[in-house]
Amino acid sequence: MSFMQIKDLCVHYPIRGGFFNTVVDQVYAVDGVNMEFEKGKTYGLVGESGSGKSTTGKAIIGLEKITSGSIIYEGKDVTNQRRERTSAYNRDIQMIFQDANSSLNPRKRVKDIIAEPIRNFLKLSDQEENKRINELLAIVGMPEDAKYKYPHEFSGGQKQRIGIARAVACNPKLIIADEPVSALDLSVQAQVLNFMKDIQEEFGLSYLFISHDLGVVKHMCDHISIMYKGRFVETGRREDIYQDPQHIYTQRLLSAIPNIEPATRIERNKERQGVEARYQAEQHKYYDENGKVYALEKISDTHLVAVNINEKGGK
Ligand SMILES: Nc1ncnc2c1ncn2[C@@H]1O[C@H](COP(=O)(O)OP(=O)(O)OP(=O)(O)O)[C@@H](O)[C@H]1O
Repeated sequence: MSFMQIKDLCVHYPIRGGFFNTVVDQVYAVDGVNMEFEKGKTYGLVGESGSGKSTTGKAIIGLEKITSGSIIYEGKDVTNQRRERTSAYNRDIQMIFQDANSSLNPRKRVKDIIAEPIRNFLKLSDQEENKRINELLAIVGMPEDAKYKYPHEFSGGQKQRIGIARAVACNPKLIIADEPVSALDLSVQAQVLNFMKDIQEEFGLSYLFISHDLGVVKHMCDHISIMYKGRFVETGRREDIYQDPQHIYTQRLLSAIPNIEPATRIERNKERQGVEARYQAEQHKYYDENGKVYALEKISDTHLVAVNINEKGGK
């Protein structure tokens, strides 16, 4: 059962020109998109740059104006409530961004960044707020004293964790994750992805996972839509999309996943915490049977070692 439905969503931008600056054309950034979100599941949105993925995410959360269409949340039409600061919709639907640098206010301490939604929606006492901030830092695997620091004192992966702590502060139902790891180094990407999966399991979260990286999407998503020029050209379960893509554009995207020479075997390397696991020849990552991601390091022409980067906080 889905708790939220997106119906015929359109976001069109007028193009103005001529002497009188009149509307001469439209950019059909999102053009008739339908989606349903289920508890604890991840919906992947994939497509090339400019296909309309970010605009879709921003329209859902209220950062872009919707031209037409509706958003139904828990049975109610909330299309016009998206911008109301204190609405339940605003509390329950959160977003994390690709660039943690620009989404975290550099002049605020971490405790004030994380406390932002808490102050908007929960109205806790100072003591309760402090306790909640400590809890959230523990959830994202950061030490308590991080709360007194500023964003520039952290690495990219840590900043993304702070963004996630802010997003989960008020127990959201859905997190829109717009390319959440594409600005990070490979090993840090895997840490953040694993961590996102962990908190999904723990809190029954749903994600709208926006990415151009089919390797990552395959690992993260249950249901996938392929977007091209504002429209979904194909939608389906992950298995179907990857095993039997129907649309020529999906086939093209899948064939563009780089092929890395398969290793004959993956070495066990205790010192570097290497593990044997099923190798997936894509994106220099692989996934073990439990769906954890590892970074792959080539140590010779025929051997790869999988470095365990699953521990919260880093290697
Ligand atoms: N404010 C705007 N005014 C006019 N056109 C816009 C505006 N914002 C986005 N667009 C256009 O809408 C289309 C979809 O852009 P969008 O950023 O959603 O794509 P995307 O798939 O997320 O790409 P990327 O992966 O590069 O972020 C693009 O053609 C873009 O140029």
